[in-house]
Amino acid sequence: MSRLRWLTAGESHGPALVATLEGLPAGVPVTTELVADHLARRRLGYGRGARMKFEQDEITFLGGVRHGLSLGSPIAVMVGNTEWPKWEKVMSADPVDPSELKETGRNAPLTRPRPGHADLAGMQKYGFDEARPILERASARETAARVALGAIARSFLKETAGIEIVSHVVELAAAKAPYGVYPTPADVEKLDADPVRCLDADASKAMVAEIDQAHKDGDTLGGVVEVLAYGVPVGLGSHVHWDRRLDARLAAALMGIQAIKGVEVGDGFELARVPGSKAHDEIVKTEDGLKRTSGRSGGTEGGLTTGELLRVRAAMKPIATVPRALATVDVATGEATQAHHQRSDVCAVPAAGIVAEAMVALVLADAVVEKFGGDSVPETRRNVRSYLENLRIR
Ligand SMILES: Cc1cc2nc3c(=O)[nH]c(=O)nc-3n(C[C@H](O)[C@H](O)[C@H](O)COP(=O)(O)O)c2cc1C
Ligand SMILES: C=C(O[C@@H]1CC(C(=O)O)=C[C@@H](OP(=O)(O)O)[C@H]1O)C(=O)O
Repeated sequence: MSRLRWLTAGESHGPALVATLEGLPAGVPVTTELVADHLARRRLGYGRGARMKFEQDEITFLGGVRHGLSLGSPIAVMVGNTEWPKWEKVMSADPVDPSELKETGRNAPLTRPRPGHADLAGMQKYGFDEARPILERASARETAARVALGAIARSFLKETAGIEIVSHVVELAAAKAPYGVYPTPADVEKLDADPVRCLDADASKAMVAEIDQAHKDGDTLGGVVEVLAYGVPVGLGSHVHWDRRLDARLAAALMGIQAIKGVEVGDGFELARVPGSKAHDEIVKTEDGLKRTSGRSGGTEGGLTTGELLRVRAAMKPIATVPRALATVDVATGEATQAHHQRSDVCAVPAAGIVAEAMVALVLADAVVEKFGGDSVPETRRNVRSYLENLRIR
């Protein structure tokens, strides 16, 4: 079962996020630059709010890495919030004098919960009279910590099994990329240069136009991202129990991203609409071994990877903080009112794609450690090679 363990902590406007990763073999190339590159990719995307422009992600390794390589011990990485000085009093861990809090101008109780965010249900569950203590952790700021860990996981995957992960935006509100066009690792630079991380130029323009219109209308948007993993060996995950199934693990990991409301593996829901003769991937013998004539399954059957291209999609709902604010109730007065709004992203689908890459990387890294073991990169790599060379049916 699960061999890699990971956790994140930290609030959106706290001093920092921290993330730990335990169970990673030694010898994985890990540098501040590697993590910074992926965090920078997460900040990209047309439609993000003001905070993305002025905030930096400050990375500090606190353990588990030496001279650019993992040590096999738990990795701890900190991502500093450069917004912290403005929030030092409001988010202070220690008690603060109420007069000092007032001076910040940032401590007005948030008693008008936003529909679609965790505000109301969180306040009810945890017994708070206002939303600040809830929204601070519900915020997708936390995804910076996951992307930091994802950067490490993908380095491990590449070194040991040659697995590479790519994502792209396939739908943004009503704008859609042509179906069935799959970017490869060679397209990543081009994708990252596109304002919405969409490979198709016309679809990208239509997506940007959707965001411009929503911005004008004081509205927000969601969309669909697709993640592809190249070079995944056959046999990760298992058919033997529900929580060993790789498709289930991927779905849980993707659904665990803020605002993701639907996950599809391969052709997903579309498979329910066609007969079996058009739903499965037929098996043929080629010079390179047994292959499939199509990729509808998304590279898993029975909870196991098939060795074909792994393909999953995640649907993100529109941003909850709608500028043309939605109806709510002020929980302090009981009066009908509009939800609180200060600033917000109009659309964060391109960023969600980078987060989805990180989640897929963590799930695959866990599955690789589980299947192949090893305490160092050379050992895991040897185990992967030996397994593939000794497959009885190929
Ligand atoms: C990358 C990213 C950025 C987000 N930015 C915002 C934002 O600026 N404002 C907002 O209200 N929600 C934003 N969200 C969505 C909220 O975090 C999300 O609606 C909230 O956690 C509730 O989602 P849930 O219903 O899935 O739990 C963002 C989500 C992601 C993945
Ligand atoms: C800070 C990030 O995303 C934040 C996610 C988020 C939310 O409600 O999820 C709300 C916004 O924060 P604020 O309310 O402070 O403007 C986003 O900027 C980030 O991704 O690094």
